[in-house]
Amino acid sequence: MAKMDFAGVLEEVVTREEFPLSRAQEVLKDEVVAVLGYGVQGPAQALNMRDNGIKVIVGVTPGGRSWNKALQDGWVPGETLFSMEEAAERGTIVQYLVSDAAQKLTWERIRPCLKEGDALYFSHGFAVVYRDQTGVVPPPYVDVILVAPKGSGTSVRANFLAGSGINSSFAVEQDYTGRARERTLAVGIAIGSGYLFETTFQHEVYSDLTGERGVLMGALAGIMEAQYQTLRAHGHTPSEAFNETVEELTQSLIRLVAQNGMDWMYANCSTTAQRGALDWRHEFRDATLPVFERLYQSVASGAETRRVLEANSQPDYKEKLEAELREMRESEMWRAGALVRSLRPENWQK
Ligand SMILES: NC(=O)c1ccc[n+]([C@@H]2O[C@H](COP(=O)([O-])OP(=O)(O)OC[C@H]3O[C@@H](n4cnc5c(N)ncnc54)[C@H](O)[C@@H]3O)[C@@H](O)[C@H]2O)c1
Ligand SMILES: CC(C)(O)[C@@H](O)C(=O)O
Ligand SMILES: [Mg+2]
Ligand SMILES: [Mg+2]
Repeated sequence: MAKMDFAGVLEEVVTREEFPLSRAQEVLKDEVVAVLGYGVQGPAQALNMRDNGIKVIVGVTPGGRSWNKALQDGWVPGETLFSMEEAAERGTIVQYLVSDAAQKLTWERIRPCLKEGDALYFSHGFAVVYRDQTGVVPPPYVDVILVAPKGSGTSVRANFLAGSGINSSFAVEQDYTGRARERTLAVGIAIGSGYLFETTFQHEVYSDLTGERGVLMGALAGIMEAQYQTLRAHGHTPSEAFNETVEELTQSLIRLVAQNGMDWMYANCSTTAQRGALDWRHEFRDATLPVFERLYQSVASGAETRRVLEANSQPDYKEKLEAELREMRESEMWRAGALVRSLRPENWQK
């Protein structure tokens, strides 16, 4: 592992240079990777590994939506596509990529399929860390490993196809075979990670639940809504409010942040903007700091997990989530956004 200095903190990271795909293929040459679940992460990881020459099979409920999606992606029933139990029996590395709530619901069916020396793989620390709530207690005779891509599965696949990658964290919770670490790194590279950084199951789940409820999704949507509402309340048009809140961010400024950091984005805006943003940044940080602290406590106490398990274990959880997304989509702000997107030169009159 390469030791790197992240702004004064030394961290070990694994790059593709020191753990090339050829090494991953060698480590995995006698393994069958069974991907259970074919929602968002399942297809991305399964297809990337298949394209990288790894033996992969998929396990989902026969005849269901995920089964049909897997068929469309070229998985063949009886050869590379099975029920979850049969795939788990056949696999030597079992990737548990059903939803976190479904990991609780299906665990008693999957546990007996694990054989001595198998690796049980997660892309989230959720099931294992909150085992008191999920009941997912892996048997002592398997490796328990994690690779968690820090991005949507949609990007894991898209970046792979574009020759890029999404960074992932990795962790070993239980090393039965003595090979847990190399298996983890091999799968991490095989699914197309950019670089891999080490974590623990607990740090992964605490940071991930905080990040997605915070800046990445929850805070992002919330702060955008607040600014949009403020502008609208003061008589600005939907076009102006949306452009000034979302479109400029996604089409211009966040791209500059991605390229070269926050100060670079600031430096490429007017000195007027810089002066104001440098002042107001502190106020926004201080206003939200207590909210982030409360969020972290809610994650650490298991309250967020309880909420997820209760809501997403109901038979109609998908319809309920979709209803809330529809409400968001049909709000004035995001309806205005749809029109603004359609007016982008590349979308215009398509
Ligand atoms: N979505 C992402 O991009 C992403 C990113 C990083 C990590 N993860 C983690 O990866 C894992 C999979 O997440 P996902 O978002 O791909 O899941 P998902 O919600 O897309 O569901 C995946 C699969 O679970 C199946 N499933 C749902 N309920 C089931 C049940 N009761 N019985 C059997 N199968 C059931 C679905 O049919 C689907 O095939 C989770 O641990 C998640 O936290 C996801
Ligand atoms: C893509 C995310 C938000 O990073 C992931 O954590 C998830 O749960 O989907
Ligand atoms: Mg997550
Ligand atoms: Mg995440």
